[in-house]
Amino acid sequence: MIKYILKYWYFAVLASLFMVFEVLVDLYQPRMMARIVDEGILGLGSGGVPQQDIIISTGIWMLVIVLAGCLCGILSGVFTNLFSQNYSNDVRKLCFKKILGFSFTQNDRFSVGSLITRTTGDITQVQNMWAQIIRGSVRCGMFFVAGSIALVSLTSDFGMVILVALPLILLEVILVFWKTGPLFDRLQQSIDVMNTRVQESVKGLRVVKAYVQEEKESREFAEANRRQTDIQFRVLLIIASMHPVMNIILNLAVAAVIHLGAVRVQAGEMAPGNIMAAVTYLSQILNGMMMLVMIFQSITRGLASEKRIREVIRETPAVKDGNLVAGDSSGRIVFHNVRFRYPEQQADVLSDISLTVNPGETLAVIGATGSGKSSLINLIPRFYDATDGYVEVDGKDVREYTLESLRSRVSVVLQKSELFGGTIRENIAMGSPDAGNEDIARAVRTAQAEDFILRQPKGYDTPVVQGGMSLSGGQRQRIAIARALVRKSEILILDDSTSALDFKTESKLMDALKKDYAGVTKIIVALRIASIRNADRIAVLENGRIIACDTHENLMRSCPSYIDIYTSQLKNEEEMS
Ligand SMILES: Nc1ncnc2c1ncn2[C@@H]1O[C@H](COP(=O)(O)OP(=O)(O)OP(=O)(O)O)[C@@H](O)[C@H]1O
Repeated sequence: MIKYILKYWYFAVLASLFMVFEVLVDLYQPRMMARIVDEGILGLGSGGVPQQDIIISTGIWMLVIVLAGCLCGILSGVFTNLFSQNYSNDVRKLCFKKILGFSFTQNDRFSVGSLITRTTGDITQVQNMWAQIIRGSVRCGMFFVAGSIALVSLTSDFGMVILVALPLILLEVILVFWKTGPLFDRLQQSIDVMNTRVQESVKGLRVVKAYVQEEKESREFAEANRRQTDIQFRVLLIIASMHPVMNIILNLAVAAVIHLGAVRVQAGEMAPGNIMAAVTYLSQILNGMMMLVMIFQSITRGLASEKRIREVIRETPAVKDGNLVAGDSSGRIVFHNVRFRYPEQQADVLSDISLTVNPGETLAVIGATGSGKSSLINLIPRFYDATDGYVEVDGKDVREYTLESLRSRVSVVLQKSELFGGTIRENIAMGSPDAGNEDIARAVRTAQAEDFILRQPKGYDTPVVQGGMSLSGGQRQRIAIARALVRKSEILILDDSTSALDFKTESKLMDALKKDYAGVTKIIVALRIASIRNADRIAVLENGRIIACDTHENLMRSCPSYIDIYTSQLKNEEEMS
């Protein structure tokens, strides 16, 4: 992140420089006010005769200087924003890129809500921190140093007032810093929880309504909201309690300055206007100190957020890229004695998997839910890596390939078809930007999607709204299958992705796949035997192990578990009909 700070250093320097000018103007004003009072109004130095011309000329000069100060302030603000906005834009892009590069394991570890807070709210906090550091620290430091010098230059007695007031203020600043620091960490975490709740409820709104869970969701949101508000309230309370104490110190200091100044004026050692100047300087110094509290508050909150952003940025990919670019591929897949366990889980979900899928073969994978079918196919495009053993594609360990070249050879249709904003055509061509209309139409025909796409109001150019909520589950699945087919990969994996299709459409799709994509190696995960009985071979998975792998006919002769599945499904179908 330092890299991005250094990248825009010149904006920070310009912002600080203009801030220096602005503060110099603020510091110069009391001198001019003192001159107006002493020479202009009281006529000191001209026998007590008020000097109108001094009042007017100094007043005009003051106006010019104040306007120049305003301009400097505006420019300082502009450059501060340029610095902090550019910095946060870069960090946000970096963060988002990192998240896109996360493996499934990393995605599982960070919650979606937390990743949203980190790429939005946390980055804004860091942006505010830098804006405060650039503007606030210059302003605060200069008010303190230059203000103290100016004050002491009036009379050294005023130095004593600073010496007493300052430690008291610093003590309070440290106290606030110490008390609020840990709260900010908790505050960001509570925002994570709230974002997760909103995200889950909004995404699952249909389920919430279908199960009349609005009450419960509202309650849970209210609870998350209350926790966040509580922490925020405590932070604000600590900061608010600081202000009266600061004001008391400030007022006592002003009273001391007036008293000491009056003694000097009575002794004829100081002009009365200087008391006014001293009070202004003192206010500036002490206001600078108050500003220090705000800066510390921003820094504390910003550092807590920065830590959370760094956790994302420093995350090294759990699935490391190889360096072999896959050349011509035959689509041969071999599992070599593979064992797999999800990170931080106690038990293996796959064991002793040894399996070869030949080029152009259609292998079906069947088994009870939770038997490990998705886990098995996830190892081929390296959504996860095998815990032991290895998976080979075209004679090479998948870990040797670059992820990009491996995944361009393996097209996966996941269990849940995710569609994105854009048109149907854009969704289908998502992974194949060079695909022409004919390529898309061919994939769509095989996926049995042509009829319903052409029936849409704008055909292929119909917008997909809200992740395809205006389409049926089966329509979404077929668009997702067409999206995979149009990539023309050598390996195609369908992970239970025809479950929403009626039997007739599914059969047509399987036949078209066999005919139109004969050379492609196909792995089809299914729950229904009827969907895959024509596959070249069927692997039967039971508790993470392949207990048999053969044709439907042979399995019906030799595999009791397969026969059980078949019989139970047949019975169900008979009961349904
Ligand atoms: N991301 C994950 N983290 C931890 N455990 C997981 C994860 N995904 C799946 N599992 C566990 O691994 C086991 C196998 O799950 P998997 O999804 O591979 O089964 P499946 O046969 O595809 O099931 P289904 O037919 O219901 O889709 C299950 O016990 C599941 O709880």
